[in-house]
Amino acid sequence: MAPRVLSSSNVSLEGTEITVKSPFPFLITCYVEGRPKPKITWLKDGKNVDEIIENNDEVSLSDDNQILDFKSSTKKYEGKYECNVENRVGHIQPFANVIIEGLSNTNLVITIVIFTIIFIILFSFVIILFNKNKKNKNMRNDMLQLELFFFRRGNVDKLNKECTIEEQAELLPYDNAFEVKRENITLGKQLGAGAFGRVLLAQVKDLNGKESPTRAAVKMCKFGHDRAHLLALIMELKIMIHLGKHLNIVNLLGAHTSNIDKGELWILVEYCKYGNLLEVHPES
Ligand SMILES: Nc1ncnc2c1ncn2[C@@H]1O[C@H](COP(=O)(O)OP(=O)(O)OP(=O)(O)O)[C@@H](O)[C@H]1O
Repeated sequence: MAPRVLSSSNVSLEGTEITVKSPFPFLITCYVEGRPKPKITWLKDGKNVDEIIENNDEVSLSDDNQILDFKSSTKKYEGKYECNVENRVGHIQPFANVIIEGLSNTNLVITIVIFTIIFIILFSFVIILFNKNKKNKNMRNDMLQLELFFFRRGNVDKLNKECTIEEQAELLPYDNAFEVKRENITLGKQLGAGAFGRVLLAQVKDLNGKESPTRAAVKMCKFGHDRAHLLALIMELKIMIHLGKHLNIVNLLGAHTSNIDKGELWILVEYCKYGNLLEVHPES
């Protein structure tokens, strides 16, 4: 059977026109049938297409040379492409004229202007966001520094006699005599947890000059706590320091505050082996 070009091709015996917008990819297809199976070779403007394909990643042949594949389109690919199809019985030469259209100058200018405007808007937006974040962060840092400054020194001049100590506990100073080094504290199991804190059993070395370790309950903020929780714990510590020791209360033994700027504050109190009083005497 003589070779015949199938209608799914975009070449034809009378010739077709293929218009492509640069730089988009395109295909020239020459699907054929015939027996024996026809052999296909391509010509561009009368010259073997192998000259274009050689050392060129942009152009390739596939599907038994039925497809001529261009990964991008530039003016140099414009021209007449003939698909030379032959077997023992016959020979045909369908073809296509490829026209590559570039972006017009006006279109190009409009595209550049639009992209520039979008870029300027996005860039300004990013700068505004960045400055706002930086300002907030600086403000937060300044606040934290101020709070830490007053954590140690307090601000007793500002104490108001009309208010209770609980209402202005943040103005009380921290007493460094309560400071316990981190390496002297060995944490154990969790004893319980409150609304924002948790309490762990611990062994504390060198507490008040004692040689044997002291059992203590260590109160600290829960994981993922925020500044308000830390401030509440600071208030609790300052009130305990202010109250001093008493036989009928769970006394403060010490505190680990050297990492407070990283949000770590541990309050060491006497360990109560029967736990929460409310659970022992619910009626109280
Ligand atoms: N000194 C302690 N000895 C033994 N267990 C303790 C001690 N302190 C606290 N616990 C245990 O840890 C739990 C939580 O203690 P925490 O002081 O945080 O509780 P809370 O005061 O009830 O809570 P909140 O912080 O919400 O006021 C208690 O219910 C108790 O079981």
